[in-house]
Amino acid sequence: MGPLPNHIAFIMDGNRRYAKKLNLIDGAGHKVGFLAVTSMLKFCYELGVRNVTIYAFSIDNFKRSPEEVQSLMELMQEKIEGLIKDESIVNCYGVRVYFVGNLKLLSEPVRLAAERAMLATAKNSKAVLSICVAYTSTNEIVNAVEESVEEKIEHHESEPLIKLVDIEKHMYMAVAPDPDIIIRTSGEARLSNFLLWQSAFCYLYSPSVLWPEIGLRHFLWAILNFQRHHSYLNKKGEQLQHLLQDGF
Ligand SMILES: CC(C)=CCC/C(C)=C/CC/C(C)=C/COP(=O)(O)OP(=O)(O)O
Repeated sequence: MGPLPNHIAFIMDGNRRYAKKLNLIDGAGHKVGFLAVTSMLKFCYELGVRNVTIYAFSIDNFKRSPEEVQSLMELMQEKIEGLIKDESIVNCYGVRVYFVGNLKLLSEPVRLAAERAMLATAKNSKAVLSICVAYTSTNEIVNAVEESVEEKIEHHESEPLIKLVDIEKHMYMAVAPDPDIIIRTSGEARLSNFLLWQSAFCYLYSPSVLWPEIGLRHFLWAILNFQRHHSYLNKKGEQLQHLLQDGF
C-alpha cells in the first residue's frame, strides 16, 4: 500500500501478565514470548523489512528478583545459542546479529554466547537483528559522549568540540538506521528509555495485546498505519511546498 519500513523495533511488554492470565508457572510467559519473537522476525524478513530491533533486557531489569533475573538470563543464553544453529531464522534469512547495550553488565556465559553469535553471523548481510540487552538509552548516550571525548583527547584535536556525527558514530545502535516504527505491546505508549535518540521521527504503535499474544494482524496494522501517516506527512509537505512556491 505504501513505503515499506526499513526498521521496526519491538518493546515486548506483558510477558509476566500473560503467564498470570493463563495461570502458568513463573518464567513461562517469557518462554512463550520468545515464540512471538520468532513469528515477528519471520513476518519482518519475509516482507522485506531489513532491520529489526528487540528490547530483550534493560539495565533496570537487573533490579528484579535474583530468581527472575537468573531465569531470564538462562532463557537468553539458551535462545542465543539457538540463533546460530543451522535451521534458525537467522541463518534462513541471512541475518547479522548484534547485541546492543552495556554487555559488560552481563554474566560471563551470556556475554560469551552473545559474542559467539555476533561472530558466527558476521558475514551475513541480507538483514540485521539488534538485540538490546543490558540496555537503556540514557546509558547509550552517556557512553557515546564519553567515547567521543576520549577519541578527541586521543587524537589531540585542537578544537575538541563534540558534534552530532561524533555522538552518532559512538552509539551502540549505529549498526542500523533509525527505526521507522516502534511497536510496544500491552497498550503502553511510553518508550521506557528505549531508542530515545533514534526515535525522533518514529511512528509509535501500541496494540493492547500482551507480547505473547501479538500476531500477524497487529503486525500488518502497524505497517498500514505507518504508511497512512507517512503519506499524510508527504501530502502535507507537498502542499506546503506549493504554498511556498506560490509566494505564500
Ligand atoms: C534471546 C532473546 C531475544 C530472548 C528474549 C526473551 C524475551 C521474550 C524477553 C522479554 C524480556 C522482558 C523483560 C519483557 C518485558 O515483559 P515483562 O517481564 O516486563 O512482563 P510484564 O510487562 O507483564 O511485567
